[in-house]
Amino acid sequence: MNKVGLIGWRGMVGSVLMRRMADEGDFAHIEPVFFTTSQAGQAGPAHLIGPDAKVPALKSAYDIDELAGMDIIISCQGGDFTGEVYPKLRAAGWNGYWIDAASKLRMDDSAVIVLDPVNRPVINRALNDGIKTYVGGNCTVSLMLMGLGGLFTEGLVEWTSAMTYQAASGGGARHMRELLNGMGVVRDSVAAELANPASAILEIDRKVTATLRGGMDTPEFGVPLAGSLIPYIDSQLDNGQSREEWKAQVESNKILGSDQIIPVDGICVRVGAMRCHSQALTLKLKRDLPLADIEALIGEANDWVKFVPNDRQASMEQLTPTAVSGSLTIPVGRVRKMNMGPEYISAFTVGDQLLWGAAEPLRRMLNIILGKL
Ligand SMILES: NC(=O)C1=CN([C@@H]2O[C@H](COP(=O)(O)OP(=O)(O)OC[C@H]3O[C@@H](n4cnc5c(N)ncnc54)[C@H](OP(=O)(O)O)[C@@H]3O)[C@@H](O)[C@H]2O)C=CC1
Ligand SMILES: N[C@@H](CC(=O)OP(=O)(O)O)C(=O)O
Repeated sequence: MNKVGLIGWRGMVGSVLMRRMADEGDFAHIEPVFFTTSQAGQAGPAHLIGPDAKVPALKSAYDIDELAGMDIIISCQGGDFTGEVYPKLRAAGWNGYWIDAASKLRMDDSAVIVLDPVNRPVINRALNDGIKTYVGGNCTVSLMLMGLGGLFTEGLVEWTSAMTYQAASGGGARHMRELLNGMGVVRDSVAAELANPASAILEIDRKVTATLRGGMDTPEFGVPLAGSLIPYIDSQLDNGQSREEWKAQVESNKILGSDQIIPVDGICVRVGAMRCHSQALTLKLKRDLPLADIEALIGEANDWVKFVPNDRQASMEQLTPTAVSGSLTIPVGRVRKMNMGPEYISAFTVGDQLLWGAAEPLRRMLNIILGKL
């Protein structure tokens, strides 16, 4: 059996990955070896695998010799870790498969971005060519392509603009806690007035605004997210884009293996959702297609995308973070022709950024390497 080194398994993304691997029975096909950056020597997490499972004690994720004994390594530990350890491991002559959640290696020529329901041919070619490094895409990019991939892979998209509504989880576990604490602080600041149905709403609003401007603890986001939004995600680039916005075009085209770059751009916004990213898209198609054909191309592209009719009730019930959280389903709706012309269509999509946005493409890549998918 292949020895598979698991790094970052107790973090947020890693925990989702472990759960999915257990649910799908993936541990039956591998010999798992758990690594850590902080707890070497402690007991391994056998409970993740099953009631009678046995695993060796945790090994140091900085021990190049131990890592080099693995056939496959999956890391959800983050970009700094990858930047430190991966080059040393390759320099030591290790030629195993490295599967990573972090963005660090994504745009390297020697790495492939994996999203197999969309780019299985790209992955197959890379495996045949002996490529050994496979990286999960940016969550927003992966979720957009899981939803609208049918139009992209048919070569129908001239360009697209994605305006995003990204969940707190994209920042990490502490950001999710800060959002929830913030919601509580805002609510508590007007608890007495809310208890009195006769209180004036504008006075409640004045107090809420005063709390948001002066009474919030925001070490993670820097400004309040609860009761507000943040129209900037990740670092600032010289061209006016945020790094998150920059990833949309470069990663989408790399995933698709485009011969000609498809322009993808928009504004990425953090909103007070927990773990689902939503996106409002404008797509310019290369030709005027009947709406029914567009709907079929979207809805039949993979086993997880679900076409939601452009109907008020269906949109409110099926096309929200509330409906999608914790599920692999990628609903796409609000599809219609726009006023700009018959080639312009709108779409709205939602996806769990810890599942298809992070853990699931890695789990599936492991199974592709093992010949199980
Ligand atoms: N958050 C996201 O949405 C996405 C993240 N990613 C990538 O995945 C990487 C990891 O992200 P994420 O899972 O959010 O990071 P976490 O902060 O949840 O976990 C990272 C590591 O922190 C260590 N750690 C220290 N204290 C704790 C604790 N109390 N509970 C759990 N872990 C602890 C663990 O390492 P150890 O056991 O070695 O101490 C763990 O592997 C990111 O850096 C990014 O590169 C990719 C896509 C999406
Ligand atoms: N930047 C993403 C999360 C993330 O980890 O992205 P990446 O894998 O590209 O670093 C967000 O905040 O929603």
